Amino acid sequence: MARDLKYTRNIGIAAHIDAGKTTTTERILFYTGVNHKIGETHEGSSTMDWMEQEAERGITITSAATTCDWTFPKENGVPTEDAKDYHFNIIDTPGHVDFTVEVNRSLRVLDGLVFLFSAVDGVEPQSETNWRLADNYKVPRIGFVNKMDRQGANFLEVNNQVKEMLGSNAVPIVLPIGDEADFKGVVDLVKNRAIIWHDDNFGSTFDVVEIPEDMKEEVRNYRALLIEEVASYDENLLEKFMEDEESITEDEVHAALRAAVMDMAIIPMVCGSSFKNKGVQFLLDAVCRYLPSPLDRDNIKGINPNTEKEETRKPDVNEPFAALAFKIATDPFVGRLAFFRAYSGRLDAGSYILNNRSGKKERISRIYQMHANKQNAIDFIEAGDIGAAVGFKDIKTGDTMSDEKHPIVLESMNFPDPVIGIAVEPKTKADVDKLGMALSKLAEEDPTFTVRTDEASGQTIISGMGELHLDIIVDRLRREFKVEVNQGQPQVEYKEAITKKAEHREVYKKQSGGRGKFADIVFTLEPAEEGKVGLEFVSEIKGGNVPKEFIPSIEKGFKMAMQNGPLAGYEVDAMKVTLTDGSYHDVDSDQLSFELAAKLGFKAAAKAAKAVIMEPIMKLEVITPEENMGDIVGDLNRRRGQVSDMGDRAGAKTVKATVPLSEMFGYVTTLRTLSSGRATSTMEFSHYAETPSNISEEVIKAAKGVEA
Ligand SMILES: Nc1nc2c(ncn2[C@@H]2O[C@H](COP(=O)(O)OP(=O)(O)OP(=O)(O)O)[C@@H](O)[C@H]2O)c(=O)[nH]1
Repeated sequence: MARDLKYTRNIGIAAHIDAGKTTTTERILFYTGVNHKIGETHEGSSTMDWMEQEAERGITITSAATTCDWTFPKENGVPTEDAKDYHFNIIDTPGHVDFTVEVNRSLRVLDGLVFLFSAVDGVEPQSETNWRLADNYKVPRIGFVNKMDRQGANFLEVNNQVKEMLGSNAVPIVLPIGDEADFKGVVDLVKNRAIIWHDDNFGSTFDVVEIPEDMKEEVRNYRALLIEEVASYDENLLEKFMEDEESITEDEVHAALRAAVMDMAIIPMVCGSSFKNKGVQFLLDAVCRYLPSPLDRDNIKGINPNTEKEETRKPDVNEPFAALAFKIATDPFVGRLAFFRAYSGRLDAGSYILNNRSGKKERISRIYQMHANKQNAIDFIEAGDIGAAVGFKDIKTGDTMSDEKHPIVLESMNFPDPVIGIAVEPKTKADVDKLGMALSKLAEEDPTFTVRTDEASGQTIISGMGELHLDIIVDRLRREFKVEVNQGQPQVEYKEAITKKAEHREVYKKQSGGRGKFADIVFTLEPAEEGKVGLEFVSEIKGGNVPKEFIPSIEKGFKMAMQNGPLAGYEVDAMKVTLTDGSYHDVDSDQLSFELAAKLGFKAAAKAAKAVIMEPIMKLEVITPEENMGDIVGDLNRRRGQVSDMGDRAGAKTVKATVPLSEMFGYVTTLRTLSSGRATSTMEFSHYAETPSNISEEVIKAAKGVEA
């Protein structure tokens, strides 16, 4: 029987590094009965952090999708008569900036988000980044303020930070009972009662008690605030609120709050301590209550590749099957897995899907639902659910899998380009092939990781989002693929760009006995329109001056030329070419001649079109004691940094700046020295910008193998 989608929740858990995502997920798996014991994270027994490196480094690298069930609602811990089993798919997303892309792709397929904050550290840089990503994807969320047991924990302060720093309407729906080490439970502001978790048995049981006397006034105020916020969202409730506040029922508050959450008008804030087993069950109830089911989200849109018209799919098993692959991973037991979100229809194990990118049919031999590092084979999967497919030949992140008779291409995901590269070579010659194979497998899994061969040096360059990202790749080469490599110094991945419009005529002619070569093209080369990527190619050829069959070759020539910029061989991301005129020779002209004319023409025209070198600019945030602030800002100025904001955070100072990546190697060490180890920093990619001329000269010289 089809599962009632009303009771499905596809949720992610996002946060800054170390806020406690892994611990919280572990507790969720414990309370929902997937795990029977609690394994302390980072001591090797954690269920979610199953990759060896993750356990060792104590960070979560890959997002594993996990399935569990939660019975809701319960009264005093006992399911009520109308209780239902809610089906949860949880994606554990990493907090480190180098892996923002993981968060990105999870957000694309999820319906709701639990956003974790540390009660001590509040809104941290990566919480900001992830919050904005969630805003972009319009993902409704609940805030969970974790680590309430720690010294300095302050729920209401974090609530204020979410309001002020993240510009969101955070509204507490609980208040904590007891401070720091004495944190015992919460007051439920909707039900107007207190919950105290027991210390034994991992907090599985609890008491529902009267609101403590000394909190009554505070509870009254915050409950009034909650009701007011909810009423101001819902007009009907507002009327009731004006007439008689007390007449508003619990169900009415829940219903209006649910609607407000879905609309992102309110972020309900709850708190707890995952580590001390408090507050997690309440969080699960809140997920059922307020976060959307697949039915609450808009129908998914896509393009029918045959008609090129837009089509939509409803989250309904009776619609044709459509799913988006959002992650490719290698599982030590079942092999290569493609995680996908089914948006419509149903897929049976052993049946075929159409991959609309390759245009090929793929047999999905098995379908799994993942329980952290264990897999459960299932016979079929239906609309609204998340699963992992096995047995495919060619599925990549972002591919749409659809019913072969009803093809559709769902909007794919955009990923940032890698900004940092290192040269790698196998330690032994025998490993050359193995390395090539391993790298292409890794690149398939991770769209922000690329592999290329440097034309000038013949070296293999691997590129990614940061030094940690590449470190992990090298580590995986060694562990999973048993290839040892020597690696070079990290280098910045520059780009090249065209800044002016230029016109050019390129005549390519070769006469060498027999049949010669001839192609003649006239074109304008100019910067692409804002926001466009790739080559925009327009042909204005009239009267067959250049025969039709040669036009695609010209386009291909320009496209290929973009991969090797005119100045230093770095890629050109975007440009526009308009082919205005040309001529051909009956005998000597062929496709290759025109392709070459385009390539050569591009190199020649790029000078007049003022090609420049572009460098990645990073967004940096430093948290520092006040006394080191002057030194840190001075150092950033020397690194061509531009300070955009200085502020306060939890008794320390913050400095936000943009700085070219090329100036940031070894920064962590400098920062440590400048602040005697007290300042911390986070950095992530922001955008590409033109380099100053002295720097581009160095980059060009270095690319040509001349000592800069
Ligand atoms: N005191 C206290 N410590 C906690 C709590 N929750 C998590 N921790 C600790 O905080 C540290 C980080 O927790 P994790 O669950 O690994 O955090 P994470 O957000 O998954 O971290 P990444 O995967 O690295 O992004 C661990 O040492 C946990 O034991 C809590 O509620 N109270």
